Amino acid sequence: MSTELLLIIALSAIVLCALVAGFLMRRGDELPPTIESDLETEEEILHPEALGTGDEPDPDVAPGGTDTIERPESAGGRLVRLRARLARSNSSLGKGLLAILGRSDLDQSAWDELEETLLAADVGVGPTTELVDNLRTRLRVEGTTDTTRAREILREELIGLVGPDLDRRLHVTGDDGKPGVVLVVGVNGTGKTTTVGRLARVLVAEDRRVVLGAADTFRAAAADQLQTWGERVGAEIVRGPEGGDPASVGFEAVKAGIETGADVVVVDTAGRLHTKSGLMDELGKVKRVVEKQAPVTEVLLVIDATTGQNGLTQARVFSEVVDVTGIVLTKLDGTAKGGIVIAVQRELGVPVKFVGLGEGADDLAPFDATEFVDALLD
Ligand SMILES: Nc1nc2c(ncn2[C@@H]2O[C@H](COP(=O)(O)OP(=O)(O)OP(=O)(O)O)[C@@H](O)[C@H]2O)c(=O)[nH]1
Repeated sequence: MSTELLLIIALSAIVLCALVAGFLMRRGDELPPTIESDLETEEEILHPEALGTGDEPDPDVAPGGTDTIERPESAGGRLVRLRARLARSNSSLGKGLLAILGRSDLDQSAWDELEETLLAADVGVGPTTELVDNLRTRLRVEGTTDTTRAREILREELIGLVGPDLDRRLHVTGDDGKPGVVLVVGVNGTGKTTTVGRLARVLVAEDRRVVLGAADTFRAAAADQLQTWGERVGAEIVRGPEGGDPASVGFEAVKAGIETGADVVVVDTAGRLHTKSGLMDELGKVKRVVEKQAPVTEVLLVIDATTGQNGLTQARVFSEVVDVTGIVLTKLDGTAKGGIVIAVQRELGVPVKFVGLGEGADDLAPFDATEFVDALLD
């Protein structure tokens, strides 16, 4: 190959390279400027979506406010935590029963004493007779004088009376994608509003979205009280004017629950009525009107455990008015008469689903027959 030809090829290659370089430089000018990444760690680079847009609400900040939303204690551990408290207030019952059964001679007077102890603890006449008869028969048949065995039999019989197989689940699942609706009824002062607030905490702890309806319109403070409970756990609250129609507040609360895609709507109702017919009319109306939006899945009756026979009378009246599906027994920490659990279930044929064991925000525990009896006999 001649030198001229080699020179021509070399010059052509240089010109070509210059052209390509120039073209690329112009393309570079047209490219958008490099986006500078804020992502620094490997985790951020691999999963940038985990960082969000920065516009999401802070989960720890209450909607529309700066208050911190609390993360309530999970329902599971509550009764265990509260067991000691229950045992403290009811230890005299358990100790009394065990002391009698521990005697070497279980004569008639011992059985009478056992019966009196049970009656004094509000167990009720029917269940007391049943328990004493069963204990007598089993101890005689087994011919045992062993106190450990007597304790075991007492434990089994008590658990049987409390009902380990009753369905104590809270029915909060609505149909057709609608929220579950829980009506909370009971005489004022029993701890109704407190129960609604604490129930919201239990539900939120289970990752449910909750709307609260303040249908106790008799007292503005009751709605304020409920609002505070709601704000603490991030539950929306629907309230009406003081003295307004409770049924309309219930209706609006369930409507809001449907519109916002809530899982559960809990409605606090008023119990401050002096006549049975007035109560009947109002509660019946609340339920009817609420059900225009969605079926009521649970009606919880709140009873103050310290009121004994009075509480049972209230239970009877309320169950005539609305179809009670579960009982909440409050202030069980303040009475040695834990037997009311058995009596009220017998009276209404409805299970105790929750117990209140103090004034604290997480002092409402799901009720469990075995835990309860073990706490009594601790
Ligand atoms: N010791 C104890 N106190 C409780 C319990 N539950 C509620 N209380 C207290 O009982 C009082 C009455 O509770 P509320 O929730 O206001 O009662 P209510 O039935 O809604 O009555 P109104 O607020 O008048 O509508 C409050 O001081 C509560 O703290 C409980 O389980 N144990």
